[in-house]
Amino acid sequence: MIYTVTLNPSIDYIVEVEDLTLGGLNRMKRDLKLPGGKGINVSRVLNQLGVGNTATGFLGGFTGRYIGQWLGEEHISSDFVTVAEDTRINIKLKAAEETEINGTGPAIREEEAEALLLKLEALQAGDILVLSGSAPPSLGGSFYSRLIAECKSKKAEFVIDTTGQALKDALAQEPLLVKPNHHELAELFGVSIGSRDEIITYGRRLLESGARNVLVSMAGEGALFISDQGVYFANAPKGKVKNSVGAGDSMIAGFVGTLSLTGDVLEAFRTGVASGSATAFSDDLADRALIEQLKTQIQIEQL
Ligand SMILES: Nc1ncnc2c1ncn2[C@@H]1O[C@H](COP(=O)(O)OP(=O)(O)OP(=O)(O)O)[C@@H](O)[C@H]1O
Ligand SMILES: O=P(O)(O)OC[C@@]1(O)O[C@H](CO)[C@@H](O)[C@@H]1O
Repeated sequence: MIYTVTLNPSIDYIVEVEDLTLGGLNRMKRDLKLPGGKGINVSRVLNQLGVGNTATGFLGGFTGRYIGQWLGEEHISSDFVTVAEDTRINIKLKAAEETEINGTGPAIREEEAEALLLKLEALQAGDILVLSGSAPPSLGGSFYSRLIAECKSKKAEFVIDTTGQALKDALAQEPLLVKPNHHELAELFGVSIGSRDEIITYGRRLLESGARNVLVSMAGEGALFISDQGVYFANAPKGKVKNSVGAGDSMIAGFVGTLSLTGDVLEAFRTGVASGSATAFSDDLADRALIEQLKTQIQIEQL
């Protein structure tokens, strides 16, 4: 079974304006409210791919109920801890450029945090736990480490998609997959990265630090896959970008879902790239038909 954990879900409020006037009244051309948070996005795309999974994390208030109801309507199994404060609303502003304003998230009480750890006691050997996104500050910096320790004690695998120290700390615990984009990779090592060779150099360092599979996404420039098996490049399919929010999460879903079904890392890589691009070319997240269609446009090259 795959479990996704979203410590800090959100309603993504996607707002489109024609021309943004800072300091003035702007009227929306279009708006859309979607359930968000990285793990929840992974769950929704896994579901599209027909891969059973359970979404967990913290949900609270009217915003949390909105997300829970949406997942229910999509028949996604969910098992969240209900928290006292409202789940955040993140603003995704689309004008000439895309601007994101993400909330801090609710304060999580000690007993709520403990309740999530208790839920992970259900993990079994062979399960995969996908840990995605930021943690609300009240949880403290080491909460992911506690979840990973619980996961390892049950001999389950984990994937981690977060940034900074929490990601660095997780590497020694041998994550099944990490997926920084090339900017996050540079930030992680405190360097600026210009070329593909440099991306490979730093991607390999993630392997040396413990990660078992590394995906480095480069938006419309495609992606690199680095493992003990070698280094591979996949092109990104061409299309009209509508909404790139969640493209990275979709890529993780495509990779992990396919790997769990087939055990074939290159097929997983192909589906990951197709899933990311299918989301970039959609208003909401990727759907299965578009993922399948885009898979045919992807060439994988060993470097
Ligand atoms: N403009 C684009 N054209 C085609 N494919 C894209 C585009 N942007 C993203 N993708 C697809 O999605 C994958 C992940 O995108 P990206 O590198 O932007 O990840 P990310 O920064 O983690 O995304 P996000 O934070 O927006 O969820 C890419 O490898 C690619 O397959
Ligand atoms: O603030 P975080 O947890 O880092 O990111 C949250 C978020 O930006 O990530 C998803 C896209 O990847 C969105 O659904 C959501 O709003």
